[in-house]
Amino acid sequence: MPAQELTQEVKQNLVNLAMQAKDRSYSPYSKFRVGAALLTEDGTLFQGGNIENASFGATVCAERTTYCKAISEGHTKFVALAVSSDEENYISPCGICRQFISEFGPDDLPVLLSNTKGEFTETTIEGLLPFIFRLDH
Ligand SMILES: O=c1ccn([C@H]2C[C@H](O)[C@@H](CO)O2)c(=O)[nH]1
Ligand SMILES: [Zn+2]
Repeated sequence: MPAQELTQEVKQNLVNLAMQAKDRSYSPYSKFRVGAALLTEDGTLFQGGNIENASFGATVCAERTTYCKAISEGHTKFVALAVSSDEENYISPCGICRQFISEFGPDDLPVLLSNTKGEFTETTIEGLLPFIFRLDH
């Protein structure tokens, strides 16, 4: 699915999937559930939640869970990412996730930041992480 086919309907569906992915968050420590959904170029959709650990630093964010699922299943071309939490306001990926996501590109990957109502604001990975540091740079 080329990026230009990223209609409002496709975006809203991705946001809804990110909201749904919170249900599988494992976050007994922070009780801060995060869900992400990722659309790949061939139209495959991946979902993931944050996975916490008693050793807090071992925690994996929802975004990286989702990317690891996709990449380990052979998908490396991405069209859009949505992120959702239980916060009233939009949340956006942490610094580690911004770096992790930017590895795969594209620089203008749409990142949809949603609130609990399913409303979202849109940015890009380059907007979240200017001057991306990557292998091909
Ligand atoms: O964009 C974000 C921000 C935070 N978290 C997770 C990490 C931790 O489990 C919890 C609180 O920071 O939320 C994510 O999954 N994604
Ligand atoms: Zn993160």
